Amino acid sequence: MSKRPFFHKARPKTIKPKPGAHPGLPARRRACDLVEAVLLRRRPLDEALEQPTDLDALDRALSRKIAATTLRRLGTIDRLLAERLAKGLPDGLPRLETVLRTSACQILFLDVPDYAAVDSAVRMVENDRKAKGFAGLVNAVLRGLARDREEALASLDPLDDLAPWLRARWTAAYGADTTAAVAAIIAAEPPLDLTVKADAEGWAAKLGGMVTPTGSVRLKAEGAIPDLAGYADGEWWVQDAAAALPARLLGPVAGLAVADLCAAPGGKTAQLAAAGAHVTAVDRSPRRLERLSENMARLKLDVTVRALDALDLEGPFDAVLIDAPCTATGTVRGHPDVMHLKTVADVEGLARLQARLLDRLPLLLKPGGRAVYCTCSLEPEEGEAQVAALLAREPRLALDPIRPDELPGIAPFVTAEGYLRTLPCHWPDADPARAGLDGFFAARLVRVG
Ligand SMILES: C[S@@+](CC[C@H](N)C(=O)[O-])C[C@H]1O[C@@H](n2cnc3c(N)ncnc32)[C@H](O)[C@@H]1O
Repeated sequence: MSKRPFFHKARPKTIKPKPGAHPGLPARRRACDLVEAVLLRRRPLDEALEQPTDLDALDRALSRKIAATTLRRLGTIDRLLAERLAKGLPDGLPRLETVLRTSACQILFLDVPDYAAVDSAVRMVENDRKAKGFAGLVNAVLRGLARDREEALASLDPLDDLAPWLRARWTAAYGADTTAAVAAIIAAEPPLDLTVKADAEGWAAKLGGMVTPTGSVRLKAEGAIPDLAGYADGEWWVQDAAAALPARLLGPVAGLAVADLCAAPGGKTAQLAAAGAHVTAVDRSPRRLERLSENMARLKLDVTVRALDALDLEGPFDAVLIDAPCTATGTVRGHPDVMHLKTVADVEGLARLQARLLDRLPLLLKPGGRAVYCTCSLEPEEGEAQVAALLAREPRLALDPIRPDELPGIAPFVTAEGYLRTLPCHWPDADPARAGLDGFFAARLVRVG
């Protein structure tokens, strides 16, 4: 469930302390817990969000918003804090640093009152046995930041927020200008994209959204997703507009036996089943497959579910979709924890697993059968280089180039080789609620021997 009632600051606000009233404190405490789960305990944000909490829906939404925005804008936040902390922070007080980061995030980027951010920060520090001696410092730093906010916001460079390893890799792969454009897009929270079973225009009108050039419905989501019209009736599912493309590249699949490897939570499984395929959805995570089964039940779609390592699956199938496990660096906009958790070693390790999955294709596909391989990564090792290496070592597979005109709106994403490559900065728009999409790579292969 996602709530997004808070948007970026529009104008400066004054600090008006409210004696005795601290209703937002539990939400801010949880925001600190979430940020520390990612940065200190190296757990994915989605997993940390699943931890039980007594907070009501609005406070859960606020804590998620603070945590995600802190992780998204951490480079900027740390730079601005460092400018105000001439002596740095003492070692061994991680909560002090987290309180400063999440509170600076609220002051700079969220539409919450400054006094609420400052007062709750001071309270959290005062309640921390080791850090309480720094309450005065926290108060002064945050009030100073609130006072100087306009100047601070005028000096922002979204490139500051990119983790250095990603900035270096993306500059090498895509150039400095594209990397800057990607950074600008991922500085803001993404819109909410839906894949609808039918009548995209009708659902966009009903939900107050727009239809993307590729046929997804795009909303500026402000409420709980399950409360939106059509959710309970299974008329649509949440899926980034880029993630909605790979399954469609398999072409008409009605009546075909299709293996969806690495299927959970089932966005692409749902597309294939809704298109009439007999889908075998494979994933090695029973927990994630439970979510897939719940999703298929809501969507009234019938699929075969197999909890299995995809490397152990036996064929043959008419078609195969490999949505391979990857570093997910194309999804940083919606999953800013990825920047802080993934490393170059993950790129290398996952590329090895992807190669092993691809090597299974000749055994899984019937002769003439088609496969789509895709990843939500911007790293060439998980995309273009992966497929080029496969084609060089596997004579039983050939590339079936993607054509710019085969699906509406995909022409800007089709490369000279016939791959699909979306970048977060595709679909620029002055309104962040309409701009961008996840970074995806897809290639279509055919068994020729
Ligand atoms: C990118 S997610 C899949 C998203 C999904 N295709 C969708 O569209 O909703 C990758 C999935 O791969 C699964 N996975 C990772 N390694 C696997 C393996 N060796 N065999 C099967 N599933 C695997 C993970 O459990 C995870 O659910």
